[in-house]
Amino acid sequence: MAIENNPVEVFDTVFNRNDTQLSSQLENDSLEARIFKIIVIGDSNVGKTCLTYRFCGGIFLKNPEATIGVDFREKTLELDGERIKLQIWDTAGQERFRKSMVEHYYRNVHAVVFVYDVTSLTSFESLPEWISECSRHSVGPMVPRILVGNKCDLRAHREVPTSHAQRMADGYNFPLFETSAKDPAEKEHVDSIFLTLAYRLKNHKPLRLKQPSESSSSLLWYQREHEATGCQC
Ligand SMILES: Nc1nc2c(ncn2[C@@H]2O[C@H](COP(=O)(O)OP(=O)(O)OP(=O)(O)O)[C@@H](O)[C@H]2O)c(=O)[nH]1
Ligand SMILES: [Mg+2]
Repeated sequence: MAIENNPVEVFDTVFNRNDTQLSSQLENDSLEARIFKIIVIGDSNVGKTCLTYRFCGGIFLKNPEATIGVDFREKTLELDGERIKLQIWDTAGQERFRKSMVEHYYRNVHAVVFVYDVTSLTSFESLPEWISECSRHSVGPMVPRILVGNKCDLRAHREVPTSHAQRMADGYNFPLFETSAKDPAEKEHVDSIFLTLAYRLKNHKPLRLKQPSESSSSLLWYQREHEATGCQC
């Protein structure tokens, strides 16, 4: 589901949606909501796709392929009686799959999630480079950033102690979360990571979602994936 493909074609092929289902979804989504763009960044293989899939689809995605360009996921939340739509950009960790997309990742972003793998010291040591790439792209200091250590279920293989990660997080003044996209017992914790961000973003300047135009294929893409992942939102 890479952006290099035509998103409409991809979803027609993969999920075989029909026009009636789609137009009813579009009607539902014509209700106004505040929408926020969250990008998920980090080395390849740390579990960005699995984490975002766990949050938006509620399940652990088995055998994910390396992300090419970006995959979009979406979840709508009701916070204090208000609709908040999180548009999550699951970015590619491999340089060759991301280089043409980097500018798009950071444009108008509302929050950034930096992911490392607790069983990979290398992925942890890459974080400063990801963090500085983000700053180089003019992401302002008021844009919330968080660190997420994934794959905590692999206890015997841990290479990054919590204390080291906490020290780095404190150095940047970012919140730190450790979790597992795979462990079903961690599902609520994964949700809470994104909920924490959503609550912080709630007070930010709103970007209103109105009835999407026919040509808004990327928005259509979000909506179709939203349906396909079975989000209850
Ligand atoms: N044990 C365990 N494996 C995980 C977890 N999350 C992801 N994985 C595995 O890690 C591998 C990479 O996961 P992805 O989600 O594709 O990683 P990614 O960061 O999206 O990688 P790129 O798309 O290449 O940037 C896959 O084999 C997943 O099954 C986790 O929490 N625990
Ligand atoms: Mg991926």
